[in-house]
Amino acid sequence: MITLSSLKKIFQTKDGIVTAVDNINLMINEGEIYGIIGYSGAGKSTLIRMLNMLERPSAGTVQVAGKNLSQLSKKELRLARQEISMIFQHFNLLWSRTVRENISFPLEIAGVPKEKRKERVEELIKLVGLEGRGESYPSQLSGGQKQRVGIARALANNPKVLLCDEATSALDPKTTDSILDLLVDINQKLGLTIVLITHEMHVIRKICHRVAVMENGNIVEEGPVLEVFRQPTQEMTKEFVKQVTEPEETVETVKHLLEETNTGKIVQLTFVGGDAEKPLITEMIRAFNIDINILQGKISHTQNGPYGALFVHIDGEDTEVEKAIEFVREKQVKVEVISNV
Ligand SMILES: Nc1ncnc2c1ncn2[C@@H]1O[C@H](COP(=O)(O)OP(=O)(O)OP(=O)(O)O)[C@@H](O)[C@H]1O
Repeated sequence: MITLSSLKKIFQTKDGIVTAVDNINLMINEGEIYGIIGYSGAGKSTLIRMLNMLERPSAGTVQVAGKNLSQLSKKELRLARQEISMIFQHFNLLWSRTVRENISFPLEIAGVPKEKRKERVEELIKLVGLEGRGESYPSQLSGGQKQRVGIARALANNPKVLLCDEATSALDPKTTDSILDLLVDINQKLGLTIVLITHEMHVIRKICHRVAVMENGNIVEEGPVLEVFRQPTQEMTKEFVKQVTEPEETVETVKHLLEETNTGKIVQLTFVGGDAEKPLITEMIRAFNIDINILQGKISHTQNGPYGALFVHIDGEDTEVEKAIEFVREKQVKVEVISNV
């Protein structure tokens, strides 16, 4: 659906040249929810804004639904943009218009007749769960409701692609989850391709099929979410993965235990897919002469399946502990012995 080839964006500033996006190649499939994660300044906003030519590339090409956007005339680009809509962190609603009028706005621009517009607006209000709020003004809505208006407006002209620019960053965790659920719902119902940028791994974990990690204008790591969770290769990716798998208290507990204990081993077990639901610990205790103390554990669900991380202290004779670790490795569960934090 989307192909980026050697995409580059350079800004000339009074302080010199800034390379915001540096030679990016990427393919995003139809119907996919694709997440781009990175810290502030990595180039995410610049990249997503080039997907609908809000920002013109300095070099390279952007192809969406078979069209090379850089080569389109102004009129063709206007039409192409109806197929690539966008939602924003601060919603960008028209404050003097009601919810209905906001959602109707892109339909008016596209020249849709009044009766058809009315029908479509009611359909969209239902789709995003805003029944009963059609005559309210944005200032009378909660953040989550405002983003629902943004989503309805973005979907008005039946786009093929929805771009989300930090769409949940201004929302509290519960509202974030409800908006993320809505995005999954419309992805499934409409087969819409969704590209989102975020600095929160929670967003990637919860709804994305694939993820790209951005740093200094480059994509440093890319793949299916579960794969990247299982085997992050870059230091920065490891930090992001920890955001969802390893609460802060784990570090403290492990640190404390490392200071106190000089027998056994502290290990992190990482389970992926169906493995996350197997009774591995029971099997270990039955098969070896060891004690296992569970320090912290969590199973997270991704769009590609479950992912679990378990921190345990395995205590006993060295040979028994080693045998137990080997037993786990043979089960294709990743084992990492932690000697410092
Ligand atoms: N219009 C502009 N003119 C000059 N430099 C810019 C412009 N827009 C972005 N940049 C620079 O490009 C780099 C990437 O910025 P960008 O906003 O794309 O990053 P980001 O990952 O989206 O970060 P954030 O989440 O903080 O917006 C930064 O160094 C920024 O200063």
